[in-house]
Amino acid sequence: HGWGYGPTNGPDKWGDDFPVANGPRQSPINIVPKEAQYDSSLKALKLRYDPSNAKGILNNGHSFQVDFDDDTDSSTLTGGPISGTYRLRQFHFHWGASDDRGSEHTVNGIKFPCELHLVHWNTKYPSFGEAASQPDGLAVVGVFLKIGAANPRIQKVLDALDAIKTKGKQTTFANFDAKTLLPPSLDYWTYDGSLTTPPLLESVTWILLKEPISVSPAQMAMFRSLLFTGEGEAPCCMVDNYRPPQPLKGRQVRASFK
Ligand SMILES: C[C@@H](NC(=O)c1ccc(Cl)c(S(N)(=O)=O)c1)c1ccccc1O
Ligand SMILES: [Zn+2]
Repeated sequence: HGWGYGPTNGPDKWGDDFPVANGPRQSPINIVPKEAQYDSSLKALKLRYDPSNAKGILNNGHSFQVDFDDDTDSSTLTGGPISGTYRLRQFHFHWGASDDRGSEHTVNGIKFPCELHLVHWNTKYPSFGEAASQPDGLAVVGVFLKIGAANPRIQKVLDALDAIKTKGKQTTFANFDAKTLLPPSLDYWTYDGSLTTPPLLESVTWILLKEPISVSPAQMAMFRSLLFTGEGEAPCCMVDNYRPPQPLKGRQVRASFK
């Protein structure tokens, strides 16, 4: 049986099939702001997203993702800690069974109820798949969600979840501006890491925004209405689909802000 987040196939077992799980630049990590080094050479993030690139929304059995047309440079990430142009491929979330957990990265050991990942790939490589195996192949913008007022910006995404309740289901998802999911401040922490899901490839430049966005308890309940399982299988709620923080192994976390 494949990897997952349960007691028999969860993060502690991933190293059996993916030995890089114990590698030198694994993600997520715990961010300790006082130990992050301010780097004045870090540029401002530049995110230019074209809403018309949004294509569909898919329950992949581990999370759900909104996929974008990445055949041209119309939705890109530039600036920040990266050089060159990275194209937006998809965004997805990780969340908990309750509001006290769910994020993958933590800040001073604090877990947020949810974490958004906007996945981009370096256009110096011919494809996402090729980029995913290169040390500078991917760049993920991570955004923490904290419990507060209902967030109208994510509601369109949540309203689509009824159509993709079970593993493998997908539906069209057009005309969505992913920029609306970002907080007002683009201050960030950055470090070199990996995919937080198998195959755990060490190809990600992580860019974690310091400012969270809000989500309401009712909206969190909508995330938890999804199923890990396919239609006709014994239903298993899609919750706690997060990998816990991994050893820093000497890596430096830099801050774009004082
Ligand atoms: C769960 C899903 N993972 C991704 O697609 C994924 C891809 C790139 C990144 Cl950088 C991340 S992450 N979490 O580090 O931002 C997650 C997945 C993995 C393998 C097979 C099927 C499948 O659906
Ligand atoms: Zn992720």
